[in-house]
Amino acid sequence: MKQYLNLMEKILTEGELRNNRTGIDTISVFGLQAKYDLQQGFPLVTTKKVFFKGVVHELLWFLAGDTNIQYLVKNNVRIWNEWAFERYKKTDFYHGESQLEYIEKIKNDDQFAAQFGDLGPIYGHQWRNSNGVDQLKEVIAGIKNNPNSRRLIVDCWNPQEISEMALPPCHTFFQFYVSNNGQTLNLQLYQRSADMFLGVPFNIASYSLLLQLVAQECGLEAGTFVHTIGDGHIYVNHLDQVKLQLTRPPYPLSKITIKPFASIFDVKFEDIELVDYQSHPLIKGMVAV
Ligand SMILES: Nc1nc(=O)c2c([nH]1)NC[C@@H]1CN(c3ccc(C(=O)N[C@@H](CCC(=O)O)C(=O)O)cc3)CN21
Ligand SMILES: O=c1ccn([C@H]2C[C@H](O)[C@@H](COP(=O)(O)O)O2)c(=O)[nH]1
Repeated sequence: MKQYLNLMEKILTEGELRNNRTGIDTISVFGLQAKYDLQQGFPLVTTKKVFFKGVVHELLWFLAGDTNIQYLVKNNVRIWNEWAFERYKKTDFYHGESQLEYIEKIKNDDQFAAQFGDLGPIYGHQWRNSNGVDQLKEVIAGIKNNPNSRRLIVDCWNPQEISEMALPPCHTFFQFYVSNNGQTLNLQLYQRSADMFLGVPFNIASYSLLLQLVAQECGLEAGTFVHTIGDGHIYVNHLDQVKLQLTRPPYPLSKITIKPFASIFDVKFEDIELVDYQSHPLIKGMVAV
């Protein structure tokens, strides 16, 4: 996982201090790339403990086309809570409840969740129903039937719907590429904005898992995940955490096993197993909203 640490090192040395809409400044570099060869192991960051259960639940939630936080909340994944709550606060129904009270209601009251738990047409919606197009299903059919295609793309940047989304997509656009005489599947992501300390370990794991899932469905081996980043940044309130991480030697990589399945849309949480994950302890950090 040197690649990930190298990007953070580069931002610390070359980055420019900038302000942004969150009110917490960042140190930022424009244009970064890292490549992770999945044959070398699963690139789950080892220099801090990553909440892998959250990665899996979030990915299954995207794959299901779901955009309502109720599924995540019921599975104790809190990473989208702030954005759903911010949205709820803007409605006429908000009467000063705390975020905790709001989340309890999402968990226990299906009708309330249906009405106020949605994040708008974010990832799950764009992947599975972009104005009626199931982009993911089509791209998988493309990999199987036309592996040399240069159009194996899923695009979440839907300009007409961005104003309805709780947050415009950060991992915005991805492309598959079949190499090695039709044997190996590769994936490249374009991420327009990347919170290197909190978001990126999730994003690397999520897209590497997606690559492994799609490869397995297509009978291919998972090759390289290419992570291309626009604005790669470290929030100034994460600087101590990042410096601590950079002092820690990475451990050998983990592996993922996935029970046999016919379609990635049938895969369940229990089917995915993380094997031999060894990591340094968790490092906490506040998320900028
Ligand atoms: N500023 C910012 N950074 C992000 O990474 C981010 C956003 N905003 N907005 C949308 C989503 C939500 N994401 C998040 C939000 C929170 C955590 C987070 O707090 N992670 C902690 C604890 C996870 C837990 O155990 O619940 C971590 O240590 O990784 C991670 C990703 C990624 N995205
Ligand atoms: O998957 C994700 C989602 C979000 N982020 C980060 C990147 C930025 O720090 C914020 C989004 O703010 P914008 O002003 O919309 O760029 O969230 C991430 O790293 N990964």
